[in-house]
Amino acid sequence: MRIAMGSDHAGFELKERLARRLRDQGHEVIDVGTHSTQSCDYPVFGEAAARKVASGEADRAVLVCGTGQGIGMSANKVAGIRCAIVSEAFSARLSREHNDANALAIGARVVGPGVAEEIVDVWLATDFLGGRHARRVAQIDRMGAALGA
Ligand SMILES: O=C[C@H](O)[C@H](O)[C@H](O)COP(=O)(O)O
Repeated sequence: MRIAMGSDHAGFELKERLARRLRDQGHEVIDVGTHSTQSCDYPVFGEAAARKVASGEADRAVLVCGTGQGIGMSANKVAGIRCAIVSEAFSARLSREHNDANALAIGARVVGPGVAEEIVDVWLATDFLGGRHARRVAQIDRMGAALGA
């Protein structure tokens, strides 16, 4: 899979760890930064990674900031992006099965690296169930198109 990855300074170390692991698993990682622990602003990287998915250059995005909240909110402003902000594997699985999430945001100050890895593994391995969920996801996307977000 082609996976866009982005973080701010708070998520940098976890992003690097997750990126190494994803590459070891055979995924292509498109790293939009940040590239150090120097303080920076998460919207820049949330948007950049989300745009890779929206344009079709990446299949999914994995994002990390301190809580996952800010970078996830930023990604969700990009049309066509459904970013799940997740701290455990159950929500990661359901965000795929029911919501067809195409971006995932994790908080490096919220979960440890082991839990983060579990979240990413489950999220990447789970398929969308379609059916009644497809109708609801289409409603989200129509809202996004109408409202420009
Ligand atoms: O949602 C925002 C993220 O958690 C940021 O990583 C956090 O706000 C950065 O905080 P600070 O600038 O105090 O490191």
